[in-house]
Amino acid sequence: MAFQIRTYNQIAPSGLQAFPQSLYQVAPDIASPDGILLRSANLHEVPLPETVQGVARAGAGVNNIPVTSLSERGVPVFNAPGANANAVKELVLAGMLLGFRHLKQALVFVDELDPSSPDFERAVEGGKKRFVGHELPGRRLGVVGLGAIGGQVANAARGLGMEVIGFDPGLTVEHAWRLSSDVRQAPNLEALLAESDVVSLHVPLIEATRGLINADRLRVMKDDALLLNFARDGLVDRAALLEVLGKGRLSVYVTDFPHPELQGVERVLSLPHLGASTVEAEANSAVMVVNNLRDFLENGNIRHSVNFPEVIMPRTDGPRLAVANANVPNMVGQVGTTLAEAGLNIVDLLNRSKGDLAYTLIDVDGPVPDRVQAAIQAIDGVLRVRRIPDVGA
Ligand SMILES: NC(=O)c1ccc[n+]([C@@H]2O[C@H](COP(=O)([O-])OP(=O)(O)OC[C@H]3O[C@@H](n4cnc5c(N)ncnc54)[C@H](O)[C@@H]3O)[C@@H](O)[C@H]2O)c1
Ligand SMILES: O=C(O)[C@H](O)COP(=O)(O)O
Repeated sequence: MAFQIRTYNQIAPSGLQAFPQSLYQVAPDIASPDGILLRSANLHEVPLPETVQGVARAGAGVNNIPVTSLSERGVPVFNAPGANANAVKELVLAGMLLGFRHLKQALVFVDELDPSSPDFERAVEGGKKRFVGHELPGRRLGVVGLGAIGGQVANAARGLGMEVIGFDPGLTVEHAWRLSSDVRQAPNLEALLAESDVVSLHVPLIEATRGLINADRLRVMKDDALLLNFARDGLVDRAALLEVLGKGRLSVYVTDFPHPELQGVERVLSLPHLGASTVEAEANSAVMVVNNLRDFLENGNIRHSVNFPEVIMPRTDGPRLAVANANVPNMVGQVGTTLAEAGLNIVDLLNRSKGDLAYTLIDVDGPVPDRVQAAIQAIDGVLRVRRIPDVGA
């Protein structure tokens, strides 16, 4: 068996089937895996063996993965950008409607009606006046983070007649192209919060965004605003949120991240992290990361990694070396010299960097002996060297 993959969480069958059985052993109990495939399992406390070459997240968020320590080991972390965005967008729309049309309270009201009562119909018609809601057209939605999900939410809301403003200082050109030209840019987060009837969060949870919606920012929001959090629990300062809700402000907080402190709190609607839980999104995410993990393990190519640059080089016939190293001068030079001293000729080479990391694919004209791999590994700044088998080997 060439490659071993350890899985965490339930991965869509179509993703698992993309591993050819002749080349891969895939199971949750593999002790020394080459690759890890997971969804939301928390890897921060899990010791990851040195055998791990790549970690693949069948989804978007990677806050459950120790990306920094894996980077230091030269291990790429892959995710599936955009693969579950439609699923989350649909649930966000449902969240808005839950809030504006008081659907939870209305459903509970009907559930609690006495089916044997002769007044059943009268009770229905009499009770409904408690649930008079609002429509979406004309309401202003503020989208925080206009990436794969936020962009789709913004466009869908425009389609439903809402006014949309957005805030994303790191908006990519690709995502900007996909955004409706009607989406107005907020000058800063505070302005977006102050102006919006609905605020929807779509940013990753990183140190800079932890507690992004804090007491000061909750204070500038409209008293009857809806706050939707389908991104991550830690984005909202819970103590500040509870205080604001306790004072009767915010008409509803809809979250995909239940927490004991939010249970039973009035005007909090919690869903069990359902954003990406559709058959379609689970399949899209799993197939995307499995294909990319395979291309990495079998060819060294890196596509959609959160910590490594995109490095894709067509295979030549011979062996390939993949070198992960610190992004400092003269790394490629030293690797090239080591190969030349061993009498190996470089057939093709591609080097790219991202932040502190660089990655180089080198096709050579003959097998790389153990001692040459060890010599490259010993170069100061080299994090990991892999010998990729010949095509068809
Ligand atoms: N509920 C779910 O099941 C579910 C599903 C998928 C993703 N998510 C969460 O949603 C997040 C976003 O997913 P995505 O696919 O849209 O990711 P993405 O990377 O496509 O978009 C994130 C956007 O947030 C922007 N951003 C970062 N920091 C910001 C800040 N301080 N203010 C404003 N914008 C900021 C980035 O520039 C980027 O454009 C994920 O990281 C994940 O935590 C949740
Ligand atoms: O970041 C994501 O993609 C979502 O939170 C989905 O998580 P899940 O794969 O555990 O449903």
